[in-house]
Amino acid sequence: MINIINDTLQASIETKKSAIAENGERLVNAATLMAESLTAGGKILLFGNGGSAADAQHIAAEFVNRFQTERVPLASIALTTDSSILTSIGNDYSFEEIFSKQITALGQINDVAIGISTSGNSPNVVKALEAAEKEGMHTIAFTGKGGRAADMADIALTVPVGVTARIQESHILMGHILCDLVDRILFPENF
Ligand SMILES: O=C(CO)[C@@H](O)[C@H](O)[C@H](O)[C@H](O)COP(=O)(O)O
Ligand SMILES: [Zn+2]
Repeated sequence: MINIINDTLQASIETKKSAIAENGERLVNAATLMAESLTAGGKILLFGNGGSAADAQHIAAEFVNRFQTERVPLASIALTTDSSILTSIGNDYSFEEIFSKQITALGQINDVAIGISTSGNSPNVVKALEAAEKEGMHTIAFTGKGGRAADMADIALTVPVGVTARIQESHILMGHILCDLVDRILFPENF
């Protein structure tokens, strides 16, 4: 058991190192895009399934409440939390549309849509990125090796391994890095 724990730790460390090596410049570009959108009165909309739904909510909370320094609240919404919206769209239309309909309802030009999918191919995430593009929003995808979400997003933050849990661990690391970079761009006086 201890060996399994150590192997998991090692795999997580290695995956995070390669994710950061691969995505360094893209993280800077993503943070710059998000900061510019927020400065212009835009907002950041996040969505994903399962563990990625939790990541979407976690990152939105960092923006709306605070991250590591005191500052004004920043506009961000996770599209994974309203059970009435999710169940009515899922029940009346399809599970595939649970995020895209919310994007169409809430998204405005220059907002940033962030889709999180380890496979990169979850239909509801892909459809929401398509809807965001249609609305003139900027799009960012957090994915594993790639997939349709990565192909279509303005910026793809990829984690090229085959284990979902390892991908998710790198996603939340990159999410926290984005929160930090956005704060540093918008509130340099705090650092
Ligand atoms: O957290 C995990 C696995 O670690 C699961 O809940 C996982 O997020 C779910 O199976 C998702 O439905 C997978 O979707 P996706 O990442 O491929 O878009
Ligand atoms: Zn998980």
